[in-house]
Amino acid sequence: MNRIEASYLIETPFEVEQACQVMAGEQSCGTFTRLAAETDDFRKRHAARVESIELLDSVDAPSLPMPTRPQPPGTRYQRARVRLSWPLENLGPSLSTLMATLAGNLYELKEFSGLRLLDVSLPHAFAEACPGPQFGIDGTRRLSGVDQGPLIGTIIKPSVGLSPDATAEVVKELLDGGIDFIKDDELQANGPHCPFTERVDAIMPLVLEHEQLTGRKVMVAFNITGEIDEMRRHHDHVLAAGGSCVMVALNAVGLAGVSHLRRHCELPIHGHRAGWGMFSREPLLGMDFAAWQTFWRLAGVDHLHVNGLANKFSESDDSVAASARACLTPLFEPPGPAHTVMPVFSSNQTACQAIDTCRAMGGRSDMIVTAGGGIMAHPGGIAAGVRSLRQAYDAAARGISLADHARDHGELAQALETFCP
Ligand SMILES: O=C(O)[C@H](O)COP(=O)(O)O
Ligand SMILES: [Mg+2]
Repeated sequence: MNRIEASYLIETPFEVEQACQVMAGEQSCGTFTRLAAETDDFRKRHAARVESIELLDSVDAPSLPMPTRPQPPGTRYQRARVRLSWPLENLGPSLSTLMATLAGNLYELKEFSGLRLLDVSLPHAFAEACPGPQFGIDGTRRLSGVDQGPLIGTIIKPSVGLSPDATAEVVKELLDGGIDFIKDDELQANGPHCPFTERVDAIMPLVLEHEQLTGRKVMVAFNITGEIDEMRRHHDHVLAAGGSCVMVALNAVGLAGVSHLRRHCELPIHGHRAGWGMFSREPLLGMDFAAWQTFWRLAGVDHLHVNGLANKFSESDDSVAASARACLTPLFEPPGPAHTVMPVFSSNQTACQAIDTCRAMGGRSDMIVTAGGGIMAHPGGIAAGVRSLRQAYDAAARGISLADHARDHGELAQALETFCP
C-alpha cells in the first residue's frame, strides 16, 4: 500500500459527497478556488481521494456551532463514515506532517458541523522511518522482573507538594508493600519544591537496595517532561542512577519531542495522555484513541495511558477497554513491526475494578495498573494499599470473586469496604 488512509465520522448540512471533496481538496493540492497549476494530471498525482462514504443517521441540530454558515430551521445534518486516502509522495513518512494532514485544518472547514478522525492505516515506509517502541511489552517485563500478570503500580500522591525526601519516604512504603511500578504524577516534573535530580537521588538508592534484597528492580517512571535539552539531561541522570524508566506527558511534549527523546533514550518511555479529553470528549470532534495512539507508538513510547474502568473522568468502560486492546493490536501487517505497547490503566483505580479490568483485557495480562488514591488512601496505610491491589488482581487471575478472596486477605477486605461499598 503506497497510500495513507484515514476514516472519519463527519456531519454536514450539505451534500455529503461534495463536502468530502472539499475536505480532500483542502488537505491535499486544492484550495477554495481552482488554481492554474492544478491540472488534471497534477491532481491525479497529489489529490487526496474520497475512497468511500457510508451514510449514517441524520440529526436536526448541528453538533458543533456553525457561526459563519448558519442554516435555516428544519435543516437536517447528515452523518457519515468516510474514508480518504493520500499519496505517500505528498508528505513522505513524516509523523508531524501526517498529523497536520490528517488532523489539521479540516476540523475548521465550514462544510462540517462535526468531524472526527477514527483510524489511520499507513504505508510500510512509516515503519522504516519512525523509531517505534524500543522496549514494548517484553522489555518492560524484562526490566521490571514481572514475567506474568499485570504490573501493580501507583502514582506518587499528593501529586505535588512532597519534597524529594518526603517522596522517598512514600517510595519506601511502596517497596515494603511489594509494588512493581511507580510513577511521578504528570504535574510533578521539576518543581522547585521537588527538584528532579534531588528526587531521583533520594529514590534510586532505595530502589537499588530493594533490588539487592529481592532480586527485582522496581520500575520507577520519572517524569522528565520539559524542554528537549532538559529531557535529555534528566533521562541521562535517571540512567546513571540505575533507573529503568522515564515518563513524558505526550501532548505537552509533542510528537517531535517524543521522537527525539526516543532516539536518544536508553530506557522505556511511559506515555501519559493528560489532555486527552480535548481530543475525545465531544463525539463529533477530535479523534478516536485508535487514531491517536498510532502516532505515539510510531514516535516510540513503550507504555500508553488508556484511563481506567469506572474512572474519575467522563469516558465509558467500553471506550477504555477498546483503547487498551488498541495498544495490543499490531500496527503493521507482518512482516512489518507490531509495535505493541503496554496499556496503562489509571484514574480512580482501586482493588474494586480488578475483575472487570481483567475481563476487559480478554484474558491478556500485559498491562500496568496504577492506583494513586486507591493505594495511598488505604486505611491500613500505603504498603497495605499495594497488597490490596495485588490480592485483587491475583483473585481475578484465579477466577475467584473479590469478596471470597477478601475472607482471608485482610488488606483486600479493607479496600473493598473503603472503596467499593
Ligand atoms: O496520573 C494519573 O494517572 C492520575 O493522577 C491517577 O490518579 P488516581 O489513581 O489517584 O486517580
Ligand atoms: Mg495524574
